[in-house]
Amino acid sequence: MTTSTNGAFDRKPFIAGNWKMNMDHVQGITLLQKLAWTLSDAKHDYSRVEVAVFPPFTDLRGVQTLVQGDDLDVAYGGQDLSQFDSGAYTGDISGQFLNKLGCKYVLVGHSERRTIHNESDDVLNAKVKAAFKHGVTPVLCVGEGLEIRQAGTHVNHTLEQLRAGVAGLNADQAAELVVAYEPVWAIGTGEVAGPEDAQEMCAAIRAELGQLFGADTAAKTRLLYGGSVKANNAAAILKERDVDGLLVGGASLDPAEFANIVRFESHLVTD
Ligand SMILES: O=C(CO)COP(=O)(O)O
Repeated sequence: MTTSTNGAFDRKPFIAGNWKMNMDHVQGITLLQKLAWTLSDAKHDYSRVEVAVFPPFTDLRGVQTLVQGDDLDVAYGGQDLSQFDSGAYTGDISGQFLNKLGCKYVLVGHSERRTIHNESDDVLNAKVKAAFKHGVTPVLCVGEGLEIRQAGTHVNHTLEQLRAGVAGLNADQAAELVVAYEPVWAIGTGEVAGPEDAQEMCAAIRAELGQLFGADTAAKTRLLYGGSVKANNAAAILKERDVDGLLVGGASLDPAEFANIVRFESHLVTD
């Protein structure tokens, strides 16, 4: 059964854990095993709420082996990809390699990539296209820093990032795309955006996608919120009409906490 947090659309709730540069490949396997056991003990129904993890590249082969060997219903993906297919790009990872490892998703334009690695909107647009080209669904991350939030221009700023990221996509791609709104001031700070802030931005993103690709397409695109999500604030954010899931950083490193976030969402569905 496909469910929705809001009942209005056919969007399957999506809870994703971004491990960032944490967990070597041995630790990563243990974390994923514990998560799978916890969700299995809780009788989590993966057909109601999709679960994905974004481990470091070096963990992906181990994650693939565990997911296949134990027949886990957990999706996984890379935290970045190259805009190029192959060649002399030392240190970069092709979308083709991610596809070959069974990655369903890839993060594109996480704020830590935008700020620490200076990734431009043009590069990120090329990465979004590279992901689609290689059969991996991009999770395009957008969001404003504190100064922009305080200046009150956060919606315009975030929509500019969105427009640049999705330029040149077709409607099918826009429907498959996942967009994560992650206000930079709320990442790893303990400052969580209020549910109404998450809703304000997700509604604006959906409206913009509607302008660009048509309302029917925009009604299919899943929009996530990320930034200091914990089990005790997840449910309130997920109640919002345009928020279809969560991109969780720190709390995804604790299997019990992350499982609770996944289960909070599934309680909401049956409210
Ligand atoms: O950046 C994030 C997820 O991609 C959010 O991180 P935190 O949940 O640790 O704030």
